[in-house]
Amino acid sequence: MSDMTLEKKIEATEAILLEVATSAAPGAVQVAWTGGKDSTVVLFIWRAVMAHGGRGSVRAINLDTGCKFTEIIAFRDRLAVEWDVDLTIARPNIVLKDYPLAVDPVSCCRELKVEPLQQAIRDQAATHLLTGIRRDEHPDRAGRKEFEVRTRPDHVMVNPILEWTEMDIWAFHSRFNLPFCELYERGYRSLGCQPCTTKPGEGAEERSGRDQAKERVMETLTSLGYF
Ligand SMILES: Nc1ncnc2c1ncn2[C@@H]1O[C@H](COP(=O)(O)OS(=O)(=O)O)[C@@H](OP(=O)(O)O)[C@H]1O
Repeated sequence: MSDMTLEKKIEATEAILLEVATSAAPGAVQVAWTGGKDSTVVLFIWRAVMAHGGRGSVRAINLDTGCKFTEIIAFRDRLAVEWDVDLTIARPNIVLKDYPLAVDPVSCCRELKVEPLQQAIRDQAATHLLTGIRRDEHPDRAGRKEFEVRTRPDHVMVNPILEWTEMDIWAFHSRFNLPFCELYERGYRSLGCQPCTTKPGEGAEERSGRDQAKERVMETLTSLGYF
């Protein structure tokens, strides 16, 4: 699979999304969209599949922890309008002022992201959640599947760009002239919450700017219902 050309990867992604479009109620499919480079590609292709089938506008869930970069929030809001995204912004039911942000990555991600995500899936009656995760970005994502049946609540997590590399993502952005958040131009390569994200050093890995304590507990977070 890793020898596939970008064209073949695009075709494979379209085939996965077409399968979702033909098997799910259009309003029950949500893109887990951060405004980041990967989920924006998924949103773009999903939008094209929906438009082609005359299925209406796309829906997306954004987990706004309250500590995202202002630049990504502004980008999200601008693109949501431009692309006519029916956007649900899910927020944690927590007062951040006294919250021990990032001290324990499992409880922080669980309370700020996993629980609001589960609530949003319930509230929106989503049956399918499309994500922007890629196999090559983290060892714990290497074995992920395109279609994952999840519980708490019941839904299918669909991962349509698992085979894509960081290079594929940017090649696609450039080919289709996709807009992207200005933080990438400033040297960020993987965007999470602000307290857990820095710029990677020269020649370092894509996610080296992400909080490494969190990187070590990715499998636990996924088992709790996270991406
Ligand atoms: N806050 C929020 N809101 C909505 N969707 C989200 C969120 N965090 C993660 N995701 C989904 O998971 C994809 C991978 O994100 P990350 O690699 O940043 O995940 S992680 O935070 O490191 O676990 C991510 O795609 P990209 O952010 O484009 O890589 C989304 O599909």
